[in-house]
Amino acid sequence: KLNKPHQFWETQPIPNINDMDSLKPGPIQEGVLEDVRKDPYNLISKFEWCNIDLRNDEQAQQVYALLKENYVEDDDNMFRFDYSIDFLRWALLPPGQYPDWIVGVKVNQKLVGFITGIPVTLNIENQQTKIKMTEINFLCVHKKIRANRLAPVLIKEITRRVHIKNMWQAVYTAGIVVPTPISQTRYYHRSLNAKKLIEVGFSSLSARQTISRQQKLYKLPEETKTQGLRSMKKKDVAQVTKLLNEYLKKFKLYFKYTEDEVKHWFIPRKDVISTYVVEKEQGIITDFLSFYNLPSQVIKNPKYTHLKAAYSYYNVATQTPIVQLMYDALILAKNEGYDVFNCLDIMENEKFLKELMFCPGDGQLNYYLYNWKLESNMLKPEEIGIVLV
Ligand SMILES: CN(C)Cc1n[nH]c2ccc(-c3ccc(F)cc3OCCn3ccnc3)cc12
Repeated sequence: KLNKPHQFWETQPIPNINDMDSLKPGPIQEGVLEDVRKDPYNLISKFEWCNIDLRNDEQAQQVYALLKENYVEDDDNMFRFDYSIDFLRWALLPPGQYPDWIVGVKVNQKLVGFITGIPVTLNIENQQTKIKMTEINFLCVHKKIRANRLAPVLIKEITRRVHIKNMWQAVYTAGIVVPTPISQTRYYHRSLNAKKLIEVGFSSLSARQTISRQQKLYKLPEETKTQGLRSMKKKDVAQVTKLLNEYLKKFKLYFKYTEDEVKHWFIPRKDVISTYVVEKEQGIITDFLSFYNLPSQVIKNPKYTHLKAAYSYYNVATQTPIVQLMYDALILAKNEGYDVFNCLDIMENEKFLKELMFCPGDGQLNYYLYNWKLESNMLKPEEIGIVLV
């Protein structure tokens, strides 16, 4: 029966529990280019494939509307991600992007399904192997046509379009558990606007707590502390690229960045990505912090329609203590108008979570690799060096 749990995932080159000791590290299936289907997978009648051009306002608006109404919600269905068009262009139009990796399914010109891939170079476990692969994201099926088994077809189709480019691995994340996570990370929240978080139901007060007590507890200074902290500019790209690529070698899973990619991912974009560098004497950059803007729609609340959330992106602290750097990140996010600052317990984040008063969230984010057996079955969150938006 198709709907047996994981009926689809058991057909995919992903280790299941009893493969853990038998599979050798590396690709699970060797890719053979001439065996790749040249034509798209069949769709149920009236459904059509289309490549979405996010530079086109109408098409971008259709993607925005589909995600706004039908994408990821929190476990209590109180909030739903509300990715902006500018954010989607940042996330999905990086250097080297392939137009047929932004995949839509339409019924009578209406977008009802979506899935995306972007090209990445991933370092896995040992520094030698750098693998050109895809980062899969934004899998979304309209609420009204779920259980049509459209998601497995979207996954198979984007897999085919990646295989055609002679790439055989993928990295992706999800809040749900399907076979088989390589790491299970947790997310944490730091209150910036205590009153609003309580009013939207994101935070709750215990018997002894009051709103004004909470506001005092989470209050931040206006000014940042780190000498030389300033917004990143184009002239910083070369130094930030060196700093980031060097720093990421600490982890077992991380991307290799070209200067072009650093320019794309870190040059500040209003309401999308904020990056601040620490410039010392003679213009030397010693640290940087970055966070991205991802509001969540408050599904029903009389007073607010959105929760303004900043998400920790990449932070490299080589001279500045990481607690101080991230304290400044909180101050900067508060000054930019955010209600909450979110981060995962990956990289070195657990070094500042407690001291900066982050609270654990109610769910987890699982990391996955497609067609790759790790040397170690699972990676600890602090061994993960990649952030997926
Ligand atoms: C990563 N990217 C693939 C989007 C994505 N998919 N599934 C998810 C599940 C959790 C998180 C997540 C990651 C970091 C974090 F600090 C809070 C998070 O979710 C809070 C719960 N929530 C969901 C919607 N609104 C609030 C992201 C995602």
